[in-house]
Amino acid sequence: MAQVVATRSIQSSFMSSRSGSVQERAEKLKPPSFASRVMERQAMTTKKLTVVRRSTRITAKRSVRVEPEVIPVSPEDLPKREEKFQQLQRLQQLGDTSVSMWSTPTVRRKTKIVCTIGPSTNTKEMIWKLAEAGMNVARMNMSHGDHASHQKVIDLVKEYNAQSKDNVISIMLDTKGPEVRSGDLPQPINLESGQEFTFTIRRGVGTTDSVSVNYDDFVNDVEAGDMLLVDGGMMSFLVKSKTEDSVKCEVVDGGELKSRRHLNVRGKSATLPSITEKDWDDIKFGVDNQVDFYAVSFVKDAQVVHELKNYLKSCNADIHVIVKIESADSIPNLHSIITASDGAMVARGDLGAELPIEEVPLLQEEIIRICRSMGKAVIVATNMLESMIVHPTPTRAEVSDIAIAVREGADAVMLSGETAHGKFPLKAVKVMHTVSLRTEATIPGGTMPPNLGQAFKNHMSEMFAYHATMMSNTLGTSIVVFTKTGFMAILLSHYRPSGTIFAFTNDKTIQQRLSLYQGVCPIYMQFSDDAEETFENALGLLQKQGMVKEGEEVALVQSGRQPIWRFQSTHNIQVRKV
Ligand SMILES: Nc1ncnc2c1ncn2[C@@H]1O[C@H](COP(=O)(O)OP(=O)(O)OP(=O)(O)O)[C@@H](O)[C@H]1O
Ligand SMILES: CC(=O)C(=O)O
Repeated sequence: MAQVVATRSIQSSFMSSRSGSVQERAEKLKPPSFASRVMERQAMTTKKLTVVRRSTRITAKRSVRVEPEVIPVSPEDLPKREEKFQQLQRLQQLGDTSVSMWSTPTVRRKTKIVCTIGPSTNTKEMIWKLAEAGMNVARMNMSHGDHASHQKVIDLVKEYNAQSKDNVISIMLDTKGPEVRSGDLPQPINLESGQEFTFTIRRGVGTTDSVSVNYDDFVNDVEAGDMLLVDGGMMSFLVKSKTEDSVKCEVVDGGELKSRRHLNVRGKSATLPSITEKDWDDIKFGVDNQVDFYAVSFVKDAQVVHELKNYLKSCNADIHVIVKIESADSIPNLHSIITASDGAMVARGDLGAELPIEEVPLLQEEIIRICRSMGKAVIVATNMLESMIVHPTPTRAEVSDIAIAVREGADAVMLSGETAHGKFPLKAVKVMHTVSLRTEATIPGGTMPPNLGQAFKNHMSEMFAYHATMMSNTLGTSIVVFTKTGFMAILLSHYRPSGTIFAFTNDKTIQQRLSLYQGVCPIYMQFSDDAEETFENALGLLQKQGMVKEGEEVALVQSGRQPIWRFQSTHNIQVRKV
């Protein structure tokens, strides 16, 4: 049976004049090895705490005995110090010397894995195997396949979710967007550096020296001196001259040109709307099938995000919008685009074609930083394990690339061709899983990214997410949260606590959506009218599934926008023993 092990009023501990200054008392809360960045935030935290409204109760309950002071390790916990010390030593052996003494090693992967489903993986057997290997989000690229083939994938993922006890996969529909592609060729053609080649807006051309382009304004958009890139730079062409319907080029980097290849003009975005007619049709298909996310290609400004959100509202569709940052035009508008959306994808393929390739890592870091500061989801995509499309093992550079994305704080890393048409889709997921897990074990627990929570600074939930994170990091526990909208689970995720966030929800749509978020383990459960009964059921379920052990402590958080079993102004954090 779940046991309440701690009850304390943090508010009175911090605010009572008898017990020293806020600074001194806050100092006592810090385990010795807390990273300096957390300490730097202290001033901020303190400020927030002094403005707590009198009506707001912040409680942490202890039934065994109520202590006048909050101290990191309570007397009855002393025998556990040896065990904690051994845990610390194990962590140090893993190379992590900076985590708090009270932290426990991370055993559950936090960074989520997005898999693109294609010919290699669109069967029941493969979707089940991908899910068991670690896929958290199934992505459908609407540039390929048709509604019938995507429908089959959606149905299979939903079938998997319906029968799975402890795992759930989100569905992401990635729009084709205003892609410019070359036309069909009877067979691939070999192009040599220095030779002439023509792109034309005339339909149906496919010879050894000329091919159609699917976009009529192509001739207007390019100028002599522009560089055309095929498949993100696999081949490149220098524009020499143009006529009314054709663009004459010199091949710079040659190779094999196949049918329907992606074309970019270096430094320029096509003057096409971000959401094309085909995209609206695909978006409607997503509404009909209740997908969880749209990944919107080639977003250039916030207006298009508002337009899509208004459309979704008019359909009463609760689908989140992830903007793909891949267009040169999007860069000056990054803040407003991300503000309007629910998250962003660093779509490095097109980004590295429209902009100089050396900008990609810098933009990746910047986009992750912006998303993190606004509390939005962020996905790093493209070429992550590219060599595994044909080889069973990754390059060392690819492994480092995953580790960098994990360290930078991405919610998710994405596989494209590796799982869509690669030879080793399951191995690719396993590599991503292992590399993410290993990297996460070296990320210090207890540090807080600067600026985090700016988007929520006026909401009490932010302070509770912050303190629940501090508390669970200090004690080395997981967090248990109950949510109807997903809001509190997402907020906790953005503070990146060391332990897993077990997010219980009574809504299957929310459960599916939460699969994308870093550190969140979403669990569907019917809520009863009685809070205590629901808490016990939740902890019982975690124990039954082997997610927590008997005797383990968890931090249980009751906060967020929509109160469940509490008054609007009452927020709680409890520490409970399973
Ligand atoms: N649903 C699908 N049906 C058939 N082939 C697919 C499907 N999805 C992906 N593929 C294949 O997998 C490859 C890699 O997928 P990816 O999603 O990266 O597409 P892409 O066209 O290469 O790039 P982008 O993401 O810019 O659209 C595609 O080029 C295509 O050959
Ligand atoms: C994912 C994607 O669309 C890109 O990298 O361009």
